Amino acid sequence: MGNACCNCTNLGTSPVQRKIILLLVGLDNSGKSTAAKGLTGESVEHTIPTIGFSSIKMKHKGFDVIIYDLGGGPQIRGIWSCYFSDVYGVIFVVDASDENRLGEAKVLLYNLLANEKLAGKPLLVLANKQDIPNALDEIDIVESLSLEPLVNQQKCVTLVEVCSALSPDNNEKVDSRLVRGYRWLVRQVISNYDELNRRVEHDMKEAHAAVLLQREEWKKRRSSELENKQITSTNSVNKTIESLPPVAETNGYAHNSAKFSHRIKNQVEMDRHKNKKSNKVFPGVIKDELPTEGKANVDAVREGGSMTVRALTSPPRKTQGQANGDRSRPFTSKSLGNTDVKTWGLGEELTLVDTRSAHQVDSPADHVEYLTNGTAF
Ligand SMILES: Nc1nc2c(ncn2[C@@H]2O[C@H](COP(=O)(O)OP(=O)(O)OP(=O)(O)O)[C@@H](O)[C@H]2O)c(=O)[nH]1
Ligand SMILES: [Mg+2]
Repeated sequence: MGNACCNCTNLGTSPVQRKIILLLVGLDNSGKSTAAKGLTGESVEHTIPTIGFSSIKMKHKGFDVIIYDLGGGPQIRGIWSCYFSDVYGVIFVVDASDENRLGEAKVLLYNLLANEKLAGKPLLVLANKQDIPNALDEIDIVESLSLEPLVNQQKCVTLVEVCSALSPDNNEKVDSRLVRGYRWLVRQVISNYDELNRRVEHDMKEAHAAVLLQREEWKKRRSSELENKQITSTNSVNKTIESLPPVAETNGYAHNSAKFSHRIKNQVEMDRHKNKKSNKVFPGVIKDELPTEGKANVDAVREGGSMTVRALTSPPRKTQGQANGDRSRPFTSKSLGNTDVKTWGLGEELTLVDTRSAHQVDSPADHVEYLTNGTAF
């Protein structure tokens, strides 16, 4: 995601739009998605909790403004930091009617601004739900969040704006205080655009390099794990051979050890398949990852066939009596033709199950090209 320079032109015709990305965060149920919808002019009547991430796009003068609306639930907050490098400013939404959760909101905001990728970036705090009786005003919110020392310490230029994202006064389509706050934030970014843009580009490059490094390390670890597995399985075949009756009892194969061990290996292989009931299970590898979605190339599945891909939360555990079974808990699963695959666990072991027992997929690792950077949605 590069950011274009304002003086460049696109094929000499229209000027390239500059981009401003804003982070919209806060506790779950604070009204982030309602505020985002209000800003775009969408109906704010029905919102559901955001599971993961959604983005909205708007225009402001010569800029494309993209708002990353992130789910505020405790299990989703873990992914927030993946987006910090990209953003030019932050909108933090507080439910001003819910005093019980202000302490939690304060800790959250403190941790956000302490992050080096966000410190120093402009901040808009929306004290939302002002339509609810006894909602705290901006002075109370500043105090409850201990905002002043925090933003001074992190050098964030800040505005606190009260608003009601759901039911604005005067039957306006969107609360004008919300729009005022948003415009203030965009103006702040624009007034310091060059510096913020340099910082974003630098941080994004760094984040990208870190992902590549992580991926390389993971691939190395994975291939050495696979090598070890190979050695273990060869050893187990050799042990089976060693434990067989003396050569004299094996009719006809006594003097042909190569043929003999071939027969034993086949036997081991046949037993393995017998134990697998109807499905054949092949351990596979996630070979690559993409930020949000990827494609699985499953050419090996024959026409009319189907394949289920499962990403596992943990490496397969084998217990006694389940010699060939994969006993891991699936993270998620999806049936595939040659289709897109979404939201797989990064770095997780993958098992491909050919649901038609009659057909075999030779090596699943060869057939899965991309999988996603997993986010536990
Ligand atoms: N009374 C009132 N309710 C609001 C206001 N803004 C949002 N709500 C309601 O609060 C609830 C949560 O709103 P959302 O916008 O989904 O909250 P969110 O912060 O996006 O929540 P997550 O996506 O779970 O993080 C919904 O029922 C909204 O209708 C407001 O200004 N006043
Ligand atoms: Mg939401």
